[in-house]
Amino acid sequence: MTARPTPAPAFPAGTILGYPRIGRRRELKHAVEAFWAGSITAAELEQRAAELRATTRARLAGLGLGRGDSAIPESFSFYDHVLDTAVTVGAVPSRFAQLVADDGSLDLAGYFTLARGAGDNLPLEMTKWFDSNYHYLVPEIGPETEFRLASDRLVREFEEAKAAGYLTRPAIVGPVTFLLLAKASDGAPAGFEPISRLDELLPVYTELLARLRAAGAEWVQLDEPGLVNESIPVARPVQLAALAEAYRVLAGATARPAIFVAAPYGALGDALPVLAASAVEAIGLDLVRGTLPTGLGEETAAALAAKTLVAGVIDGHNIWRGDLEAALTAAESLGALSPAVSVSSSTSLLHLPHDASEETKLGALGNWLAFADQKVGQIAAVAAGLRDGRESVRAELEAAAAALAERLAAPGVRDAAVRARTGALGTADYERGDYAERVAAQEAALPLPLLPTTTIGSFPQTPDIRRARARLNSGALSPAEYEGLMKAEIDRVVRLQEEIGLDVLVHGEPERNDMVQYFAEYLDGFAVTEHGWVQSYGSRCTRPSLLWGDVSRPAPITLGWAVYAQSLTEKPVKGMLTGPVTILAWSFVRDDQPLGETATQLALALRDEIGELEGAGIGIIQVDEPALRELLPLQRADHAGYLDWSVGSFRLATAGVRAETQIHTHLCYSEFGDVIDAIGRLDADVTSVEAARSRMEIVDDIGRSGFDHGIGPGVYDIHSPRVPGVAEMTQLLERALEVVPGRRLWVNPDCGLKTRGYAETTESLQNMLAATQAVRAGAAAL
Ligand SMILES: Nc1nc2c(c(=O)[nH]1)N[C@@H](CNc1ccc(C(=O)N[C@@H](CCC(=O)N[C@@H](CCC(=O)N[C@@H](CCC(=O)O)C(=O)O)C(=O)O)C(=O)O)cc1)CN2
Ligand code: MET
Ligand SMILES: [Zn+2]
Repeated sequence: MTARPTPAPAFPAGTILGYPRIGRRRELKHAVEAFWAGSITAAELEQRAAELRATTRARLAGLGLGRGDSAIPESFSFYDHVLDTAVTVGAVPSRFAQLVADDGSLDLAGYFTLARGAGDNLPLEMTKWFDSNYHYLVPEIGPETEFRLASDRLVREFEEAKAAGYLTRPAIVGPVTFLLLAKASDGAPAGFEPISRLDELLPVYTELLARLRAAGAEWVQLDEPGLVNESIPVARPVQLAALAEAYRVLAGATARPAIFVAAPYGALGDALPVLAASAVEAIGLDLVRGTLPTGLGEETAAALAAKTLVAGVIDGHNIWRGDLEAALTAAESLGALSPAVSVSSSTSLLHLPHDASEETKLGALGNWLAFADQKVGQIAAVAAGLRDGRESVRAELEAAAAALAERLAAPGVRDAAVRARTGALGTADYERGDYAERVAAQEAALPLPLLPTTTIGSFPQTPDIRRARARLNSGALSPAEYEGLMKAEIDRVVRLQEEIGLDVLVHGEPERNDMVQYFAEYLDGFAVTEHGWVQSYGSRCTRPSLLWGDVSRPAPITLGWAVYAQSLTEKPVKGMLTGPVTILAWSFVRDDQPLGETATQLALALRDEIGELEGAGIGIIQVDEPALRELLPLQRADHAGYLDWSVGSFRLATAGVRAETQIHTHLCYSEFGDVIDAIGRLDADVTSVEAARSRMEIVDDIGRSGFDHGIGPGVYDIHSPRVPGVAEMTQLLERALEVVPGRRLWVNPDCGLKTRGYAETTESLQNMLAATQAVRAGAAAL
């Protein structure tokens, strides 16, 4: 085995923690989905992925990262990097044991099965990755998990790069973060913590490091963002002890590359002295979300002075070109702690689209942006400035400053009419009036049965619908032809719902490419991209909108579709809008004013839309806020301030309607137990909430909280094609009725149906109706 090189090779002057892997034209998405559909083989998928990695390395070198100095990270993943880590260390849950070969490895099909499930074998749970919009798969670890080096993919990718003339830096989730993000496996005893398995996990990492060193790797990157996250439910002293032990062992190995521990998404706090005391060669600090460490003890200061400090000064979260000079200043400030300072992105660039220069329709806005490729250029500039002095990059600094000044002063960034309106708001604008009076008015206006049935809004987005939209965008369809096709789809969806017997109908949202982007396309203050795709999870991507200026609504957005759908039926059709918090959460948002101010502007635009829907005879209007929980700050101290503006913006959007107009909201993608009071404060007449996957646990929270408005806990999970049976939904409804009186209970699925197909949707909804009928009789008595 090749021993560790001494002294350690220099860390590259400029680097990134990771790069988007989906591909500039979503090549990976298309290849992976083709493999799932059986239209390409595993070998073809491997081939396409290798081509993508080769293109990425060449591009990064072209943008200024060194080919031969470990500056280019090896950060590819077919689906998710946390899943990759689990598969690398052999942590495959026992329900998937039949997929595992004798040597512990999984083939590609097996790997995807962990992510997507198979039959009754549920996939790994998915959850949000720190404060980004990326979702990772949660590893399951128990006393039974047998760790072993089960995949050499990282080694092979390093070798692949080397053969092409690149000395890259393999990147993998570090052992402490891997265990901190894992959950206890189903069979684990109560109180079991995955972190307790650290000692057995470390030899696998040691072996991997040795393999990488033997292959010629000079540096390896271990990501330890778990240490910056206050909300991880493992006692801090336990976390710190694990960190100390992990890097005592890994850095103590003789055959290994130099170790770079990166800590993106926040400040390391009391973990920094622990890392400093280890023998790792480089530490990466997020100086965008975190700050320059202060108050360090003498020992820590002395230890840090002997390491490379990697200044994460270019924001990996947002798309703004930003203040380059401030980034350089922040990087220089680390010079007080160590003579060896390098420059990097604050986080992986995974959260950004590839290349702003491909957006040709953005006008002046284009010059204010930095997507992943532009961020790499910025890092190269800051690294040069650090090495050769500020003057050497004067031109770049000034160009960035000029673009920033232009952005802040551009027409539309501050709109006097919008500001006059927000300035004139008073408390009455946020109040709907007495709930009991509303209930009475709505009962009179809307003849609904006990346990009304409804859906969350979208019906399947068929390939035909998407193709029609693509043809509209390319000019192959005229707007009138497109409108005709969407209306035909709405006809079908309304008829289907009537046949199934649902009580409150929806139009199905066929005209929406995405529940946020669709609104952004019609609002002033927003821009949308053509190619700005970002991975959300697995092969699923979004094009986050760019919220750059004051928001207003030049014309009605949803009104025509809603009125059309209502004209087709005697039953009420819900108007369907995305709420202010969710629009913010899933867009790239201006950073020159507090989010709360931007939310107020959005709320007013939505309020006008709601007013017009009501005026046109739409009696039920749903305002979706699936991201309400998601934007909750990591720090407890910040919760109240956030909930004030987020709840306030929802109320402002919805409080203008008459008592007889019924406001619905919908929440999903999170557990809402800890924001249940805030849900009450939304004061929506009816709230539908994801619940089936957690077997109605939310209902207990609702019972405890005193929540007393209408509630529709989802009775079936829409994330899989599985058709839920009548008996199982009947049981869930009975469970809900133990806590929620029948007159307040609504019946609906967990979320929208846009990712499903028609066959399973129809059958599932028929079963939902049958279950409702089975419990209605009993519920009447409650
Ligand atoms: N913005 C946003 N954020 C969110 C969510 C969300 O729904 N929206 N949900 C959460 C979970 N994340 C999700 C993210 C994406 C998708 C998803 O399904 N995305 C679609 C794309 C949706 C879209 O933008 N569709 C467009 C573009 C579709 C497309 O790819 N068209 C083809 C052409 C198709 C053809 O010719 O047949 C192309 O442009 O190449 C449209 O319908 O118009 C995908 O990856 O496939 C689902 C969940 C969290 N964050
Ligand atoms: C992610 S929440 C989705 C709500 C939207 N109305 C839909 O049904 O798709
Ligand atoms: Zn939802």
